[in-house]
Amino acid sequence: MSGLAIHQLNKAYGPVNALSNISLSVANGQFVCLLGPSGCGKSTLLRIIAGLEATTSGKVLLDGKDITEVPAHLRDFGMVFQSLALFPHLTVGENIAYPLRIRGASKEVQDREVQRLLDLVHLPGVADRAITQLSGGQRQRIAIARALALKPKLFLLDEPMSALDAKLREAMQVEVKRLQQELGITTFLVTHDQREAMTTADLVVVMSGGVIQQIAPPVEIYRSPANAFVADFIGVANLIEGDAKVGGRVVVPGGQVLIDGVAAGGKVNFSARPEDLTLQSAAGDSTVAGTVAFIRHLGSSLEVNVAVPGLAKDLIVVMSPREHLPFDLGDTVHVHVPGSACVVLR
Ligand SMILES: Nc1ncnc2c1ncn2[C@@H]1O[C@H](COP(=O)(O)OP(=O)(O)OP(=O)(O)O)[C@@H](O)[C@H]1O
Repeated sequence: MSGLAIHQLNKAYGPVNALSNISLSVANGQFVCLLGPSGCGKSTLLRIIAGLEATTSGKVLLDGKDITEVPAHLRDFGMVFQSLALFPHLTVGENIAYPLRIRGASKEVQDREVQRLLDLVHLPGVADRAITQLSGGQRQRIAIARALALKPKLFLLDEPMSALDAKLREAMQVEVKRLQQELGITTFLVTHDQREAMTTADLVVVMSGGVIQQIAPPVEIYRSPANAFVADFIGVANLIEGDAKVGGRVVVPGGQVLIDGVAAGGKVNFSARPEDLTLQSAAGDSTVAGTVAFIRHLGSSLEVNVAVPGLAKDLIVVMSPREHLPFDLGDTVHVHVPGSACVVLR
């Protein structure tokens, strides 16, 4: 198969299992985000792909060839880390040309490639500047240009945008995605920022505790989370537990929710996104009663917390800011939870 495949990979640091039984397969040209909370093992996985870290067991294959034991400098992958690791005593051009120079490229080839790469990252004409004369975002682009100088087969990024302010970070996310699409280069980006993953990825690998929780395109991760961890980690989720009765009736604190296909008997856990819920003044077929606990006007949306006795967390309902809200703090409301919006969790 062409692309990168990982088979049953494990990594232990002494007693710590940083990665457990990781398997995934990525076709060439895809943008993959390794996403998860701090300590979930995403950097360790990226470093193993890069060849900077040995595995405890398992295999890494590139285009069907076992590269598990191939050292990093022979893998020819382009890498950008949070620190960027630019050489402060070299000019921008010298930084970008560095990997070409140590491989013996002529001055002419180096100069031509520096121009091409600076054009690619939209920074023409800065080759002679000192690194210290660039802004954070510009340095980012230079680190990316340098990583792409050897036309690598894999482009590996470990939280390179996390030090930037929110606006610049969003601009760079779009930029990196654009560049990746233009070059068609297989890319792995480590991030703990779910927005970043949603913006850039073709495929999101959600990790927790050294284990892959779900691998899917962003929309699927959001709409069909595999379990409660994914539902809660990606976006805002209302997580509800109830008792399943006949006819798909799930009795929950404050009411009931009708979910097609739920078998009667036992507990059922499900999640529903805030934008799929609505508020009404009377109880209905699939509603939960509570009181308005908090109202937030967020500019582009209106968010209402509804406290439901028996539920550990408020239900959150998000609506358009243009909608009139006929309720006030403390009012009794009925939250309509459509069964079609509920994802039953394992
Ligand atoms: N060199 C090491 N020696 C011992 N333990 C390590 C080492 N590197 C990582 N770990 C441990 O392995 C686990 C995974 O670490 P890793 O850096 O991969 O997580 P991460 O998801 O990238 O976290 P962060 O977002 O905080 O960087 C953690 O428990 C960490 O403490």
